[in-house]
Amino acid sequence: MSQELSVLDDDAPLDIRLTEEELEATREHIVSFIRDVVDDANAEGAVIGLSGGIDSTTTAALGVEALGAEHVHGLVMPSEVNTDENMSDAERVAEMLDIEYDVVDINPIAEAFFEAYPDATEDRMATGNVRVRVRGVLNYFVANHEGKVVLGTGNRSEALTGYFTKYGDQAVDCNPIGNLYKQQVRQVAASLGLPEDLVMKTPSAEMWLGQTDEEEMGLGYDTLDAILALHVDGPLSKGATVRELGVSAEQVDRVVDLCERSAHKRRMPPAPEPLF
Ligand SMILES: Nc1ncnc2c1ncn2[C@@H]1O[C@H](COP(=O)(O)OP(=O)(O)OC[C@H]2O[C@@H]([n+]3cccc(C(=O)O)c3)[C@H](O)[C@@H]2O)[C@@H](O)[C@H]1O
Ligand SMILES: Nc1ncnc2c1ncn2[C@@H]1O[C@H](COP(=O)(O)OP(=O)(O)OP(=O)(O)O)[C@@H](O)[C@H]1O
Ligand SMILES: [Mg+2]
Repeated sequence: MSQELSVLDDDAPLDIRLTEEELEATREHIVSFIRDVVDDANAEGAVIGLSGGIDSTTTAALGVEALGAEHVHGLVMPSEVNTDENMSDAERVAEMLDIEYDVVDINPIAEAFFEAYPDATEDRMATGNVRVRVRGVLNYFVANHEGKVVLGTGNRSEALTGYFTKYGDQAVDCNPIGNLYKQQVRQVAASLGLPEDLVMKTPSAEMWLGQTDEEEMGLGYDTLDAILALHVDGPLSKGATVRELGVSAEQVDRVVDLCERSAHKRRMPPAPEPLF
């Protein structure tokens, strides 16, 4: 599994890598998108959860460019399964961007859920999702109080594969980087001059200790993004994708399966057709 998520990997399929001109246009497009969302909502600015990961770091930096540092409020929300390194990176980002931020320990809140329903406390997915949803509640607590919107940090690779918690980190008002594949997020981050250690950090949802996206999904982001871009979003057949990328048919099937199984997360909750 590739941990070499190089931003400027010469082997990456050309379809995914943005040119310098495209990067500049993408940044401007996202900045103006954030401004429009905040203006349309008549909001005072934006709230964002800061994890020390590249998605929130990039989104926060673009938010500051769009709104000014004084209109962006960061929330760093550690729990027992977050590393100190990531949480101090999150604070470093807030300080680097010069935005207001609070550190809110979510352990007692999550514990209240676990005590209320002890049967599920050994289930790392269910408990991890509780922590993710608690963060969503806190984001909206602050957004309601300050007349702000919640900036989401979801990217296209996560959205298509359903790699997010339903009504957890998905519970946001907009996703500024939502149409960028993960590798493109890295490119945008690098082009913004964000610190290299953050740009190249191994992605993790931090739902349990030691979790990494790539291990859980069973695919590296370089492979995942290429299959998404060429096959799921793109015109290539499964066979052509296998030949073009040198991946296995099983890898393509795995990606398609992730996308299909998560369709329910990308839809409004369905209701039966009205009878009358
Ligand atoms: N076909 C269907 N139609 C309608 N609803 C359906 C459904 N199948 C499941 N569901 C519902 O969806 C629930 C499962 O979805 P969900 O609660 O999201 O849970 P689930 O998809 O099982 O887990 C979340 C996944 O997202 C990853 N994640 C989460 C948060 C952040 C990040 C990150 O990258 O930072 C990644 C996490 O590592 C894990 O792989 C089920 O309990 C059920 O309620
Ligand atoms: N401990 C945390 N404190 C505050 N916000 C968090 C925390 N953990 C996750 N989040 C929020 O949930 C979002 C989703 O997490 P995700 O891991 O997908 O993104 P990331 O950490 O920014 O980047 P990466 O995917 O590379 O780890 C984060 O971008 C952030 O907004
Ligand atoms: Mg993360």
